[in-house]
Amino acid sequence: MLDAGKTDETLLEVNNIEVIYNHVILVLKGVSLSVPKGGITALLGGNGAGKTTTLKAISGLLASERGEVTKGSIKYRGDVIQHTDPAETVKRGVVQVMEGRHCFEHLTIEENLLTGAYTRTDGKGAIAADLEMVYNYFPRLRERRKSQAGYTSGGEQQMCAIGRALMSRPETILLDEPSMGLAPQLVEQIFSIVKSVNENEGVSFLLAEQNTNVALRFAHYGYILESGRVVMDGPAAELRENPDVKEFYLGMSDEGRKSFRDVRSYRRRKRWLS
Ligand SMILES: Nc1ncnc2c1ncn2[C@@H]1O[C@H](COP(=O)(O)OP(=O)(O)OP(=O)(O)O)[C@@H](O)[C@H]1O
Repeated sequence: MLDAGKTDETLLEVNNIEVIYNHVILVLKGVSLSVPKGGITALLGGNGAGKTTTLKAISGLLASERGEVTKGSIKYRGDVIQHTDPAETVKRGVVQVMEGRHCFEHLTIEENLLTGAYTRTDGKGAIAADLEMVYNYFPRLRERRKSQAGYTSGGEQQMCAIGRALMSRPETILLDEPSMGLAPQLVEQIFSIVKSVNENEGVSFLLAEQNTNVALRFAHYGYILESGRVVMDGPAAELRENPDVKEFYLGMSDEGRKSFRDVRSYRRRKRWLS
């Protein structure tokens, strides 16, 4: 596919965007981030922080939810894309894997994977080679290729959703909450495969995750969103060592593990965000 390895070249630039749903609900209040070619960038934050909204703003899927980017800009390879049709964004090489997997339940795993290649014009041979590539990353999908997707497990459906995205030969994958509802061992396995795809195929990832712990172990850089604003960003290794990140997102502090509901943490959290 593409040259592997994180580079200094910026692919995606989100600059101070504001997103409003239904003309009145202000959800993103000036979010900026950038995704380098060949990197895994994590977008972290709790429920309702605005992670999915940010991904949908990039992929052009907000309009179908009555959402709109009302300020700021989104550029891919220097071109403004925030008002671009989602299919056009896919052609540019940016594809989103939606939260909750969204496989076609009545199609087999293999048919699902092939739907990912529908925009391609490079012939059956190239598509067959990429199907083989997907099966090499996800041997489980090869075993289940004739099974109806609706009858496969949550983990297999997540693999299928990522595999389908790979079938479009993307340059960048926007991956929404891959850990959702999966057992820790499976989460670990899926993140390891994401990392291999990143390293071997050069695919860049913007990864929205609530699971800060696992995301910061696999990502190069992270942004933390709270109530529609980026409150902190930095190299993943630095964020993992940051005392506030440890306390609020990794459930650890100098005094031991802490719960989100801890009163003192909650007050400090408020101060930190104000
Ligand atoms: N279609 C919509 N119409 C109105 N409000 C919405 C819509 N979609 C999301 N929101 C609101 O926008 C805010 C951010 O939601 P979003 O889904 O982007 O957060 P998130 O960080 O991805 O959280 P989660 O992990 O729970 O999905 C929430 O308050 C949510 O209720």
